[in-house]
Amino acid sequence: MSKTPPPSRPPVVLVGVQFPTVSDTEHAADLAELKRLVHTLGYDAVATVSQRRGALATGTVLGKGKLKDLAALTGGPGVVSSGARDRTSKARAKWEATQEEGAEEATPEPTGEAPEEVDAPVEEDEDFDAEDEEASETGLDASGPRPTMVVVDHELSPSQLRNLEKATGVPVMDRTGVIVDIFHRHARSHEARMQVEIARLSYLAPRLRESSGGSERQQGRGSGDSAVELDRRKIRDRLAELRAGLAAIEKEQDQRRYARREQLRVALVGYTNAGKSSLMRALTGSEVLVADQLFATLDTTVRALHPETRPRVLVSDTVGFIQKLPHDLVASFRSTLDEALEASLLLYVVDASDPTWPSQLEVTRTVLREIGADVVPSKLLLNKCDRLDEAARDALRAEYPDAVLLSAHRLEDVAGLRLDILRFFEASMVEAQLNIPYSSQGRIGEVYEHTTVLAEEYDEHGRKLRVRGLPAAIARLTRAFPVEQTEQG
Ligand SMILES: Nc1nc2c(ncn2[C@@H]2O[C@H](COP(=O)(O)OP(=O)(O)OP(=O)(O)O)[C@@H](O)[C@H]2O)c(=O)[nH]1
Ligand SMILES: [Mg+2]
Repeated sequence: MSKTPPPSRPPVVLVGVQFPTVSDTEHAADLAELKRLVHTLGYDAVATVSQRRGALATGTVLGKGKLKDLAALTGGPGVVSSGARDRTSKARAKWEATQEEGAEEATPEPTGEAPEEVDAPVEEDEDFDAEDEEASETGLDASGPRPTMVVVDHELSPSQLRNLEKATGVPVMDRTGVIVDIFHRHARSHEARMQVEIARLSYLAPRLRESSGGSERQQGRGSGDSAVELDRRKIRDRLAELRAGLAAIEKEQDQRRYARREQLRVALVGYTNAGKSSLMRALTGSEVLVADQLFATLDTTVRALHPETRPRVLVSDTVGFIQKLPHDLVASFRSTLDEALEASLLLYVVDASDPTWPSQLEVTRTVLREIGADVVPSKLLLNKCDRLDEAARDALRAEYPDAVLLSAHRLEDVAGLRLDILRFFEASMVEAQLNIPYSSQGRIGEVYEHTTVLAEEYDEHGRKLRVRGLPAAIARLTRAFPVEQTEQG
């Protein structure tokens, strides 16, 4: 969205299609999440139009009748008049096809070919369940404010977007557009901004042409660089530039990560709003942003466990996940997730007070599995348990005996988690004896940083230290200093 929403939240109507494989509860949860997403963006969802269908209607997402219902709310014609139907060109079709394959090198230049008429049929309603009418009634409030935008809970093709805009007479956003806009708004660091711009440009490029009237909306908030107004060639150049810039930043980060490789590292991962940043704050005393909104955190922050331990334990806060996360966004945030990949311990944080947490956990696990982080040892943290009653807590304890039930807001819970983390590392540590000659005393800080010093003696040659640390650190230190003996801790 290009404009800052005024203080009174503009009213929007949500549209969701319930596929046969999706239960009523899941569908309701999906729409509730979409409502939170649009709220995070500054809008107020005042109505919902929902339809049961086998698939999205190719032309207009919804069937004829539902489309009329929707248009009645927004004040649009309710049909895509044939003269106004989506037009497309071979170049566009090719562009869209290459985008889907992710083969951007093959992106054709706009050829200027005469546009061809593509049929955008308005399908008859094909509800698979007679309850549908009932379902769609809920959420319709004729007396409320007239929605000024439609937000669809699915990723739409550019032509579906345009057809819906014509039928409803108002701008239409899809789920991906909403998430890309939130990311755009919340990105802070140079790196996150670049990642988001890549995702945004990839999302917008195929939607740029023929977006009459929608162009302002599609520029996104605060896009002062006006990159999206440029033609696709310029967008492609910009994307290449961004990717190169990002690669340079990532190289720097790789080096920084390399320097941290011997340290004890824990990463907080999980669904958006689960409480990762709250736990990060509590564990490290850092001032990371905690907010009751989706995707508050887009940058990975690394801080030492506080009070500090010897050796230090580093904790990373990471970007949250969401179901149906746009593919480009996952790809562009992959580097942030490398942090998770390199941790020795992954803390999967869930909001246990949200009944849909098991499916949220599954979303997180799926993405991490894709990047190969499923081999990293992990612990499940059932957070926000202060919002549960004792019976619910008992039930969780019984069902997930290995999980940690906690509240990021309770000091004793956080202290317990800290001990769990330390115990985990303790178990994997080994002991060694280091002999540090007086000539190398300047390097003693290195030893203290990476190990726990158990005993210390002096003789005429130097210091003899009995230390305990992670195998990698011990191996390096024993190479650096003469060793008398090592043994498993
Ligand atoms: N009651 C309760 N609220 C919590 C707890 N942990 C976090 N919250 C609240 O949940 C909201 C989200 O917390 P964050 O720590 O920002 O969540 P996050 O996982 O970092 O979210 P993203 O950065 O958006 O992915 C905030 O309003 C927190 O105050 C908890 O244990 N109990
Ligand atoms: Mg956060």
